[in-house]
Amino acid sequence: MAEKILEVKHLNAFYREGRQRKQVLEDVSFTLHEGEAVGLAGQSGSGKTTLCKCVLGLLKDYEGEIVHYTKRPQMIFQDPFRSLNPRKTIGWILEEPLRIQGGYSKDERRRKAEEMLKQVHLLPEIYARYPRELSGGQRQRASIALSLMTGTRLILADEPLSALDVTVQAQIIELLRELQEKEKICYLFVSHDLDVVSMLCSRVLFLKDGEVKEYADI
Ligand SMILES: Nc1ncnc2c1ncn2[C@@H]1O[C@H](COP(=O)(O)OP(=O)(O)OP(=O)(O)O)[C@@H](O)[C@H]1O
Repeated sequence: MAEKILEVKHLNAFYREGRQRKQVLEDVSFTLHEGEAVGLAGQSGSGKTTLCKCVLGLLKDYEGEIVHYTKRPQMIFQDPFRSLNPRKTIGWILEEPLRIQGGYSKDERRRKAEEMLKQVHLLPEIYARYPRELSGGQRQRASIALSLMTGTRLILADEPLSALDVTVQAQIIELLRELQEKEKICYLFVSHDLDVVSMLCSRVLFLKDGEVKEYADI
């Protein structure tokens, strides 16, 4: 039996609206195992982002249980600029989680950053470049490298391909699959595009009005 990575049990999530507490997720349960990718689908407003926020620990007002079996999950976004500080080089950005974590020498941080660049198939010279000096696809690769720096095996992805053209999309999917196979990385993958979901994910969780409508193999 594959190792568990994430367990979400009977999750109810709430936002505050004025004096009211508005429920936006109701009794959501699922389990993610090592190397598994689950698509998160559903209409706009169905609760996909809210579910991600709960899993990331950004939304605290919830009931139920979220159990992590790996390091804190990381998120990649549609717009990689959101996670890449425009004033810093890619090398500096990649090393930042290790600086925060502490316990790494300068050389160790650099080595780890270079290793991650290699893992996402970016050339070593990207280390010294600024985010604006990268193409859209290269930026998404850099943000994937950043999400892997802490050693987590769970990545949450919110429409990570929708800003890229079709050829680059295919290359990024290929990279995500490679990381899934080689490094046993798991994904919770939010996308409106079921074709994209089916290329990466073995199952899809359909949300409707905050409830799981279907959790099915694809
Ligand atoms: N900060 C907030 N405060 C109050 N209500 C919110 C907040 N964020 C989201 N909501 C509401 O929660 C519900 C779920 O929103 P959520 O963003 O999770 O949906 P989604 O499925 O991710 O939508 P989309 O596909 O458009 O990104 C919606 O009714 C939304 O209006």
